[in-house]
Amino acid sequence: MEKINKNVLNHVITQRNPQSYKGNYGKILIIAGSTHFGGAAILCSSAAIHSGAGLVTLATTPEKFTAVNVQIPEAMTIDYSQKNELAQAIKSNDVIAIGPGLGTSSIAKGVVKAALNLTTENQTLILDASALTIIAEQQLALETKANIIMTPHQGEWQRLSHLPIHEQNEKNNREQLQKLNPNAVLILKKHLSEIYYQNQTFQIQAGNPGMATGGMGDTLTGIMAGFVGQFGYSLETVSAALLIHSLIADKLYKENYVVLPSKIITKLPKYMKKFSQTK
Ligand SMILES: NC(=O)C1=CN([C@@H]2O[C@H](COP(=O)(O)OP(=O)(O)OC[C@H]3O[C@@H](n4cnc5c(N)ncnc54)[C@H](O)[C@@H]3O)[C@@H](O)[C@H]2O)[C@@H](O)CC1
Ligand SMILES: Nc1ncnc2c1ncn2[C@@H]1O[C@H](COP(=O)(O)OP(=O)(O)O)[C@@H](O)[C@H]1O
Ligand SMILES: [Mg+2]
Repeated sequence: MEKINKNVLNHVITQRNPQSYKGNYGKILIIAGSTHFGGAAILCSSAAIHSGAGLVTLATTPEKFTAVNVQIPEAMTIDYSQKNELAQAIKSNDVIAIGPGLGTSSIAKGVVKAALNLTTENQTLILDASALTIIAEQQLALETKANIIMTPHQGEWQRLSHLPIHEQNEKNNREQLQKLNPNAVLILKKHLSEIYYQNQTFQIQAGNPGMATGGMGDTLTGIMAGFVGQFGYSLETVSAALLIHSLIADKLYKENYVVLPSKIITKLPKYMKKFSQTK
């Protein structure tokens, strides 16, 4: 298993072209949140914006619009129960991240099916949290032509792969990923998270137990969406997003007993600036 080197951050995070505008940094659709999990949608969208995404639209339940607008005025909102509007948004964004706080209602199930059915080859679909639970429970095939990135924690990976946690080793994980979709990227979130892609496996050397708090994975999903939207879909981009999340967390953990996801989010622009300048 290859270790992910910090140099990937200098490589991926480039300085911005003076002539560029928001259209150059990715159109991101985040499909997230529900009555009891509004925070997950806010953290995910906020992470995408703080990691530099050009335009972020959050598809959620309208009961959360006010909270979202107050907390993150940079994000646009649409109602995910409006099928036509959602379909249009899925087709017109570069990166679609679905799942944080979505829940498993019948609306959520329909929304996950729409994302799988309507995405195409020039897009990236990031599947997290409730989207993975729905895919596992409904046995949905991952048949989209979009690039797929899955970000399960070990419990979600167990649902998807049917591997109990003690059997989640490199060989078994690789085999199960091949069955789900041989071209998908799997980010298995745990202590020292791992990336699986075809016959390659990578591991980060960062992260800490201060990160064991609700919303931490929702935040990673937003960073992943922001990075892919700006720097393009590649294993390097995925590695950089995974690593920066844990590196900032490690820095915070030096002086804090617990690391709040919202604290990581506010530190993103500063860290990205630093890595963009050191080549
Ligand atoms: N502020 C918010 O709105 C929050 C919303 N959340 C949302 O709540 C929904 C349910 O997600 P949860 O992950 O809480 O619950 P899940 O029920 O999906 O997963 C938790 C289950 O997985 C098991 N498990 C095994 N290994 C684990 C690991 N390494 N990490 C976590 N669980 C592990 C647990 O024992 C438990 O049985 C998701 O949509 C999620 O995005 C959570 O992210 C918490 C914060
Ligand atoms: N002990 C730990 N060591 C390293 N990383 C951890 C630890 N506990 C949690 N994390 C990280 O925190 C995140 C938790 O994700 P997840 O369980 O999806 O959170 P949530 O769904 O509540 O947002 C993952 O990136 C995971 O790797
Ligand atoms: Mg999660």
